[in-house]
Amino acid sequence: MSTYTIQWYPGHIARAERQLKEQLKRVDVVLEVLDARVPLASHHPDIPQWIGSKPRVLVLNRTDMVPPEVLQNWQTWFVARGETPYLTDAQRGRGIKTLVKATQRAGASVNQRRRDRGMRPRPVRAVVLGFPNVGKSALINRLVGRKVVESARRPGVTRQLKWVRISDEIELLDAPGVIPPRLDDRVAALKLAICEDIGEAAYDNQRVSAAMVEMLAELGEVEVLLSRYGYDPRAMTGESFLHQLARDRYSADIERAARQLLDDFRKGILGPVPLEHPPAIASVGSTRTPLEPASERDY
Ligand SMILES: Nc1nc2c(ncn2[C@@H]2O[C@H](COP(=O)(O)OP(=O)(O)OP(=O)(O)O)[C@@H](O)[C@H]2O)c(=O)[nH]1
Repeated sequence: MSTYTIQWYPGHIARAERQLKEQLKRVDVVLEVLDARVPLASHHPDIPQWIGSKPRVLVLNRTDMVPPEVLQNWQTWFVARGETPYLTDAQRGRGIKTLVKATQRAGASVNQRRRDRGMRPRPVRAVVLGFPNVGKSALINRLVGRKVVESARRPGVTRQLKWVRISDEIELLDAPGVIPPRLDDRVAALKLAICEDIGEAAYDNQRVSAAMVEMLAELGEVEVLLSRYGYDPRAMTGESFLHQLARDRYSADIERAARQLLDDFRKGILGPVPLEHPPAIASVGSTRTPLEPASERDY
């Protein structure tokens, strides 16, 4: 595979993270948002520890960017591991009502405990957590039914914690994207860079796009590249694919070709293309945490 380096900048996120952890004490329910194209790579490994025993609602967003049969496989995989993922497309507003109900259900125990102690019920407090750019703010706007927080194509738009009341029953906390202080898994880092779910990371577009071509070829997504660009990625390295594209369409401007390749994937122009598939169901029932991959070969 082409070589690439992804430089991690968790510094400014660390500050936001401290505030977030403070707010988490006030929260009843956690909505963890994953990118449906990379559900394993976009799971933050520290979230289970941060939330402890609080109920977690698992959201697979960007479902429009993955074929339905792959989503179905993910659903089966999560359910077999004792989790129910809620499938959403925050851009088009799909799956939102079901998610609201799931959040209310998850928070119902809070008010039950309050009633038991003779206290008045209060809105369930939920936080929306996940990597940068997975669609947390878009999801909140959908849940509220109007634009209450900033949502944009670039990562790192949400900088501050913001509480939003979505009904008399639910209050939501919009949090900046969180990324782990280290990401040792290079393949996961690459996938996050390709999907732009990585925040203010620095990486070389040319290397990342070349690696993407090779990753798509390995995943059997040859047709999407062949039909859009006219070259068979199995017949060349990612780098020669990129150079060929630059020569044929971008006056040999390799950087432009690289950006275009990444943009085509990120905007969904290549069609619904997943970068991960569920690990073999054989691993179900193991003692690993629900989202811990069995090994790098799983995806
Ligand atoms: N195709 C598609 N695009 C989406 C979906 N959800 C969000 N987006 C788009 O993805 C981009 C990022 O969405 P945001 O809601 O700003 O993401 P975020 O997780 O809040 O990002 P940070 O503020 O960086 O943490 C925006 O351009 C959204 O319109 C989805 O389900 N499908």
